[in-house]
Amino acid sequence: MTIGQSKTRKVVIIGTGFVGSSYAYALLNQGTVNELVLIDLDKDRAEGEARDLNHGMPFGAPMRIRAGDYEECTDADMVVITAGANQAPGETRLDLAAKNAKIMTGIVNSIMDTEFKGILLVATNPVDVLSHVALEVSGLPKERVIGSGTILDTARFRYLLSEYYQVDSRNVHAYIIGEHGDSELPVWSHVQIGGVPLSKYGNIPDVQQDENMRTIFENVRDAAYHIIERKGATYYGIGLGLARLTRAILYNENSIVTVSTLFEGQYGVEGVYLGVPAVVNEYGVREVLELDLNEQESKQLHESAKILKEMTENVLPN
Ligand SMILES: NC(=O)C1=CN([C@@H]2O[C@H](COP(=O)(O)OP(=O)(O)OC[C@H]3O[C@@H](n4cnc5c(N)ncnc54)[C@H](O)[C@@H]3O)[C@@H](O)[C@H]2O)C=CC1
Ligand SMILES: CC(=O)C(=O)O
Repeated sequence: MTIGQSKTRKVVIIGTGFVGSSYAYALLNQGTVNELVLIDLDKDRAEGEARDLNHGMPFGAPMRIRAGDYEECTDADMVVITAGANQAPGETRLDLAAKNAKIMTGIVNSIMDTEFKGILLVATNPVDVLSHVALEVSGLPKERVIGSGTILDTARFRYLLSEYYQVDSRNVHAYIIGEHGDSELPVWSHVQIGGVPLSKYGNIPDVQQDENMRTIFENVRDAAYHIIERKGATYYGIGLGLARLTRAILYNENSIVTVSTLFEGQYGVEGVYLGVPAVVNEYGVREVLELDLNEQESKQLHESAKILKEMTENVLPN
């Protein structure tokens, strides 16, 4: 199926706050779906967002957008969960775990009551932990329960490197992996600019020890804190990231994107959701890419996995 053919592509968004509505706006702009349903605990909010988006239709692609209820999940290709509390200034993503795990459990139970058969995409924080909660509660195959993982962190990394080197960010190939949060790590050993390794392109003898590169990574890792201090929430970046993932899934693109998925021995890690480059298509996560990490990267990934595993065990339903 190629873009423009008439297959119905239906997405249900649960949670139409900053993130959910930014994602909906990106879908409308890009014409990614032809049916979009908005659900929120605050029904007026979902209705208001649907009306506002519909009024942009003459400037976007034709599609059906409406506020709705859980029964809409029955025949949805994807349900995307962006509901829940966001961080207050100074709060970490992991601080949200207990509160948002309860919300996630309720939402996923309501989705599964409809015999939903599509792909579940989770963006609510802490996204790695909550994707695992969604997997357990839904009983869906792991391939079909995906977290947005480090898709946003990877975009931030590529953008900041592109700004530093004055190169189109689409030509910067780089990954952030691990937790979408404080223990994430940059895979410096595999950063390439237009196919040239960073050490060569930037003439940097030891990339991991380089002061400028360290500052770039710190600005990636702490980006959410910096933005939340200034404007209270982040949403455009993740809205576009979710739209990118939606396209990869609904158009069966087999794209490599950094998503959160259940590790089953890859990188020597088991039983935890973590961000990693993976091939994504209409069936969900087709395959996890195993990069040859250096010793320091491997150690950091294991530390990140340990933190998330402990946090996940604390909130998984019994
Ligand atoms: N994965 C990522 O990269 C990112 C994740 N986020 C996360 O996304 C989540 C949402 O953030 P915002 O949109 O800024 O928050 P928001 O407060 O603007 O919106 C949350 C929405 O969820 C709704 N909601 C709460 N409980 C619900 C339930 N049980 N059923 C249906 N709707 C419910 C609320 O009514 C509200 O409209 C947060 O957890 C935030 O940390 C935010 C940015 C990036
Ligand atoms: C809030 C959040 O998770 C982010 O902007 O990365």
